[in-house]
Formats: sequence, C-alpha cells, structure tokens
Amino acid sequence: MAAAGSDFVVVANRLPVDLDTAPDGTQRWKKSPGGLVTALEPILRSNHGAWVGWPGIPDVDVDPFDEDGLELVPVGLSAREVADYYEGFSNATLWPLYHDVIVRPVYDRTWWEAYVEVNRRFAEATSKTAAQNATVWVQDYQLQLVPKMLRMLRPDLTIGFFLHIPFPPVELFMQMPWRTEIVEGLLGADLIGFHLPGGAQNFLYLARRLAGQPTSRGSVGVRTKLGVVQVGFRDVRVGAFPISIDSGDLDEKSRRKNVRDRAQQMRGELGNPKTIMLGVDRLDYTKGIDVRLNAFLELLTEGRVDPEDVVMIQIATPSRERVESYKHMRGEIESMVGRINGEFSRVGHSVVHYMHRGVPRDELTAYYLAADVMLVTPLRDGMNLVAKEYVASRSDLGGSLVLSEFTGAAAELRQAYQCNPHDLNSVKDAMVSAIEQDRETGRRYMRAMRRQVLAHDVDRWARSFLSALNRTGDDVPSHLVSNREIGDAEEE
Ligand SMILES: O=P(O)(O)OC[C@H]1O[C@H](O[C@H]2O[C@H](CO)[C@@H](O)[C@H](O)[C@H]2O)[C@H](O)[C@@H](O)[C@@H]1O
Ligand SMILES: Cc1cn([C@@H]2O[C@H](COP(=O)(O)OP(=O)(O)O)[C@@H](O)[C@H]2O)c(=O)[nH]c1=O
Repeated sequence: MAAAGSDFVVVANRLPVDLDTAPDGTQRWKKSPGGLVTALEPILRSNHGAWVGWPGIPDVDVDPFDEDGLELVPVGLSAREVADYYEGFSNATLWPLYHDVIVRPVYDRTWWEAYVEVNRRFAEATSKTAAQNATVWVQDYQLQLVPKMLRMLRPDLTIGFFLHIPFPPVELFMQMPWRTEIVEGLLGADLIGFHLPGGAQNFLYLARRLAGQPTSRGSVGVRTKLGVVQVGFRDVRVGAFPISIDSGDLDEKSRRKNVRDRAQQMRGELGNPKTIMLGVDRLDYTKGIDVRLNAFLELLTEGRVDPEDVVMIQIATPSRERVESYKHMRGEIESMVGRINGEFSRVGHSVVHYMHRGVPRDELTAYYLAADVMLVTPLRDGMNLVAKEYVASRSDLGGSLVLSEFTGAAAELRQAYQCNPHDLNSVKDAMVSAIEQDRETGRRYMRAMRRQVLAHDVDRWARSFLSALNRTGDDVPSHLVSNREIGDAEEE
C-alpha cells in the first residue's frame, strides 16, 4: 500500500534530464531530447510533483532525488532492456507502425516480452511513488501497458494517459500481433488523450472491435465532446488535447536585445543572404529532412532559387542512433547535404549548413529569429513543437512557415504554407511561396498564427487534460454503442 508519496505523478519513458557521461568518465545531468520533456517539465515543476522515468543510459542504479522542488524517480534499464524495450519494441515496432509504416515495423516476440517486463517495472515504481488517491499521468507509446498494470496495483488512483505520437487507423494497427493487449492496457486509464480527434476516433473504433467494449457514438471534438468506452462499471473517456509550448516565455525571450543581436550576428556570419531557411529536428525519418533537401536541390537545379541568395541551415539532433533505420537515414541525409554543397557552394559560401548536434533552447530562439523561412516537412508527426516555437518567437511578425499537412500542428496553423511531403512539387511550391512572400502578407499570416499559439499554450493543454481527468462523469454521453450494434463495415 502507498506510503506518504506524491499527489501528482508523471510517468514517462525518460526523466526530464539524462545522465550524460563525458569522455573523461565524469557524469552530469543534462536536458533530455524531444518535445515531450519540453512540454511537461514546466507543468510538473509548478505542481511540485514527482516524475518517474529512465535516466537515459543503461545499467545505472540511481536513487530518487530532488531537483529544484521536482522529485525524480529513476527506473533503471539494463543494456538488454534498452536494446529490446526502447530501441526494439518502442522504436523499431511501435514508432514506425504509428507513423504510417514509413519504414517497416519489426515484430519480435523477445522485444514484446521486454516491453511487458519494463512496463511492469514502471507500474511498480509508480505505485510506490503515488500517494493515496493521487493523480497519475502516464505518457506515450513506450508505456501503453502501464495504465492497466497500475490500476491492478492501485485501484485508488486516478490515471490519465496521453499519446504524443499519432494513433494509427485500424488498417495499420491490426498488423500488431499484441494489438488486443495494447488496447486493453490503455483502457486501464480513466482518460486517454490524443493530439487530434482522428486519433481518438481510431482508438474508439479499436476498443469496440478488439476489446469488445461498448463505446459512445459521434465525433470527438478538440478539448470538448469526449468519447467514452464502457469497461465493466468504469467509463473510460477518450479525447483530443493538442499539445503546445510555453509560448509566453518564448515570446518574451525573442524580444530580448541579446537574442536579437545574436540573430543579427548569425545572419552576418552567413554573409547576410537574402533568405535563410531553417530546419530543426531530431534526426528521425519521420521528420522529412530528406524531403526538404530534395526539394531545395531541385529548386537550385531548375534555377527557381539562386544559390547566392538562399542559405539553408539544418540542425539535426542525434536520436536513437543504434536503430538500423536511423543509421541508414543519417547516411542518406549527409550524402545529400554533400551533394548540394558540392554542386552549388563556392569557397566562403556554403548553401547548406548542417549540424549533427543539439542546440540549447536559448540559442534556438536566436536561430528562429534569424530564419526567414522555417521548414517543417514531416511525413507524419504527432504535433511538432518546433513549428509552434517558431511562431511564438516571431514577435517581430517576420518570417514564414512551410508546414507539412501531416503534422498535428497543421490543424492549428492554417496560415502556414502547407504542403504534402509526399508530393515534391507541393513542397517546392510552398518553399518558393514562402521565400517570395511580401512583407504585409507575411505579417498578416504571422499575426494570425501567433494569436493561435499564444492563446493555446502548454499550460492550457495540461489544464484541459487534467480537468477532464478529474471531472466526475457529468458529461458522459447517454448512448453507448457496441461493435455488434454499429457493425464494422459502417464504421470503415
Ligand atoms: O526519447 P527519445 O526516443 O529520444 O525521443 C524524443 C521524444 O520524441 C517524441 O516526441 C513526440 O512528442 C512531442 C510532444 O508531444 C510531439 O510534438 C512530437 O510530434 C512527437 O514526436 C516521443 O513521442 C517522445 O516520447 C520522446 O521522448
Ligand atoms: C533539434 C533540437 C530540438 N530541440 C527541442 O526539442 C523539441 C522537439 O519537439 P518536436 O515536437 O518538434 O519533436 P520531437 O519531440 O523531437 O519528435 C522542441 O522543443 C525543440 O525546441 C532542442 O531544444 N534543441 C535541438 O537541437
């Protein structure tokens, strides 16, 4: 049974800080990569909660510790578990399956067993951390079995789950050999959140079909109109809560003189080109870095873009480097960068500046301010916080955003130059329109996007999810419908 414990616990694969080992063997904590940590860290700090997660390297045994009022509860993973649970099942099975099968998912029974075992360890650590009747918020695809496991250990808890990546349609999800276990694992939660209504609808359909549970009829709204799955005497709510950023903070930072000066300095260092285009991503095949490089190459080759006028910066943080598909993609991207520079650069003037490393967040704000065109071209992305960060940083109303339709952010940033990353002409046209945009149109588009991002910040995201989680059953739709009542064909 629970000891004193925390009233609010976040459970995520990673802690917000990774234990980093320097070449001389010394270890220090540094910020973990990715948008999940960016989004959740400020919320948890302001709630004085506990965060259960992996410290980012194998075979370390770290006791829980306090970091600036935030209790960090490390869950250790062996090297074998990192290979099978994290690199294997999470990132070579679930990640590609949930991102439209861009690369082929690998279905390996050993990986699945490791996934079950590690999810159990997370559930046990959480069970020991949470106070009686606490609220627990489980994050993301690496931990989909935790809600059910945790409910069995601690029926007193209120359990929320949020998926940060897309939830696939039935045609793809049905590939998964352990599809029923995953749906049932998620149904251990009281509220299951997705970025978009489409993911919530996909889940409701699968809950009916795979778990045989009755569900609500009708569409799910954004932050409204929750769906419901009836699991015995429990109602599990299902909703869409698009994640966001601390937009006020970025807006404020972007107005600082030192940040503006740094942006000017960057432009100068690049030779003050007419147009700077920028990409900021984890080095991941979902992000479409190859797509934008291909589009740039064709525009240069066709003479639609002048290499003297346009410079592209690509920041690519190393990610999941031991997973085969990531190794392969890195080679391809780096050879494209070499090819473009080989054909179009001259001494003292490179057309593509490629950095295979992470850039600290404060420095990123200066990059955003320096960039005339922000390139966000994923083949599929749950949300993409970078797109929102760019908009929040443009307090000067400058710049333009090229945005893939296949990101969650596209549903909110309607004034971006949206493109289909599977259609190179569409990407090229969007890039040219963004480069050639006139000042007044640009200001109008940026003002509209900023209104959206500043009004819907990460705090609002968390509040809307948590208040739905802690609400009592007052808005449950009265009519629940089972798979048998609706019939599969009608739904498809
Ligand atoms: O922990 P890693 O394997 O290094 O990966 C980093 C994170 O990547 C993913 O981020 C997603 O969450 C963002 C915030 O909701 C969203 O904007 C983005 O579209 C997603 O890709 C992943 O979901 C996280 O679990 C990872 O920590
Ligand atoms: C490349 C880079 C990124 N960041 C920060 O990481 C997140 C990325 O979030 P997003 O939703 O766009 O995508 P994933 O979660 O990675 O799939 C965003 O907050 C960036 O500012 C960073 O701090 N430094 C970097 O070099």
